[in-house]
Amino acid sequence: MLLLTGREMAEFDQKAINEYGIPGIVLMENAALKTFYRIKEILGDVSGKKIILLVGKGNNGGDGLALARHLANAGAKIRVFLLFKDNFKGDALINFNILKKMSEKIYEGITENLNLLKISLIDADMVVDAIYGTGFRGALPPEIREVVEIVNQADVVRLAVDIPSGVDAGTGQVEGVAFQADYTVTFGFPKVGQILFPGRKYCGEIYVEDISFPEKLKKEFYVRRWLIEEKLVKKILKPVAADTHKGRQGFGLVVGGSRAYSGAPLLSAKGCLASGVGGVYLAVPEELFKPLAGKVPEIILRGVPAASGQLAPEGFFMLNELLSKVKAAVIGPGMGELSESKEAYLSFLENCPLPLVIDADGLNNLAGHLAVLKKRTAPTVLTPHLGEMARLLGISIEEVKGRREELGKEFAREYNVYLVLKSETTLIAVPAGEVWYLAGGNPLLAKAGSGDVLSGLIAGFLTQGYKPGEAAILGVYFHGRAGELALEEQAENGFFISDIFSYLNKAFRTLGVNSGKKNIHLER
Ligand SMILES: NC(=O)C1=CN([C@@H]2O[C@H](COP(=O)(O)OP(=O)(O)OC[C@H]3O[C@@H](n4cnc5c(N)ncnc54)[C@H](O)[C@@H]3O)[C@@H](O)[C@H]2O)[C@@H](O)CC1
Ligand SMILES: [K+]
Repeated sequence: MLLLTGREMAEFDQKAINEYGIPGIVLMENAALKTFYRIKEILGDVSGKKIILLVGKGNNGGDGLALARHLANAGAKIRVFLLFKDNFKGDALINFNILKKMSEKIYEGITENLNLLKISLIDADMVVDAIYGTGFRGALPPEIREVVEIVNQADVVRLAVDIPSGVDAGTGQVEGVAFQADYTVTFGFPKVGQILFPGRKYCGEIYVEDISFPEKLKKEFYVRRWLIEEKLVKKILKPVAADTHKGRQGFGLVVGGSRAYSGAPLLSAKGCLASGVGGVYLAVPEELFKPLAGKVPEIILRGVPAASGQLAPEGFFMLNELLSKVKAAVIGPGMGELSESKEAYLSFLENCPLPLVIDADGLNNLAGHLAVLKKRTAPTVLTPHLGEMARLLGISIEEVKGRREELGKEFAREYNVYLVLKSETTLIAVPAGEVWYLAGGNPLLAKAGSGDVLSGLIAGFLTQGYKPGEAAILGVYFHGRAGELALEEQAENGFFISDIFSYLNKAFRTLGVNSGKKNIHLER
């Protein structure tokens, strides 16, 4: 599904209105009705329920006024607080004039009604935030901020119309205070600011509702940014053939490890196996051979020459032998800061003719030598977290965080790579300029080893012949999905990343990607 900023949403609205002739008031009515149905689901019967509506002067306020009408018609006891004294305009004005004739419980102005609001909150069933929507930027004006703070402290169910007031729909930024919603009902598309933190945590449960935007317009719209969702993954994923064999599934390769880090390459190799490959080679400095041998019997372990507990230059040359046996590789997990072998490493990257995932120390060793990426002939996937990305670009983490999409797109295009920029909301940027986000935010996965599993998964999908963008999407999705499934059964604290594999298996199972093998039933 497309993922839009506030500005893009406004452009989309205008296209629906001006080019397709859908009157704005129709969209507003649909938005109000869809919100009304959600509220009925949340509260059950709304008749007799005390619902406070906070209404702003723009179209978000207009949605709130139309919603108030539906709630009143259904028997709810509404109280509508108009947070502005300016006159409404356009569609919001039409809804205001209707509501004025229907209800006396409309209170104009904040300061004079603040006490009434406080008293109303004592036994209210719900507060609806229709103050600001996608048109909001910056910080809440002080008088609105006060209202929002009061409401946030009240013991009441809070629902935001379109987006919580105070959250920037384009960036998720909150300057100081925002409405803390339990539920957000948003229209047409999810918004970038709803999946990026801190905005994400102000939204509560998010419901994306169709308000009759034309499908054709959705397809034509110029934005190339999507949310990774199950539907997309199902489209990409090819079922495993019932007559497949290990050679057809393919063999992957993981290169990494050092005296200091022996677990990381192992987790990456397990990730690769978990993706469904026929088998995986794991190449580590030879002194790790003994400690790792037999830890995971399915992994084909190879020790290569080492120097100071890291891969030696000859080690990198020896990898070429393995390359003929595999279809894709991941390089970097636990590899350490290569000192003597940096040149050999960079030359390996340049000349490796296979799809390659560069992860962890593989990225740290690449900083300052990015031009190597441009010389590669096969696809390259990079999987930095925000810190690694900052190191690659030589800028601060804060800057990467704030400009992640712009920087990610530029980087992918400039270096012709598929960039998986990991954070609580992971972003994928591809050379053609398209962008995907995973609405994650699962602390269970925020642990050492988690990224190693992800890079292994992506390399595993590359091994099976998926295109690099597809492999990145599949890896990121299944990694996140496994985390969600784990969270249904596990506490965030005390969870071991090694336990993610059973949940990965569940994630595949629930998506129905098994071959669907049929049995032969013999006469008994
Ligand atoms: N026709 C449309 O465009 C539709 C709009 N809809 C609703 O309309 C909303 C967008 O409406 P608007 O564009 O009127 O804007 P909003 O209702 O989000 O905001 C109202 C006004 O607040 C002002 N504002 C922004 N930041 C501010 C700040 N920091 N301090 C003080 N004032 C600030 C803006 O200039 C804007 O005029 C959507 O979120 C959605 O709820 C829906 O009704 C569907 C159709
Ligand atoms: K709102």
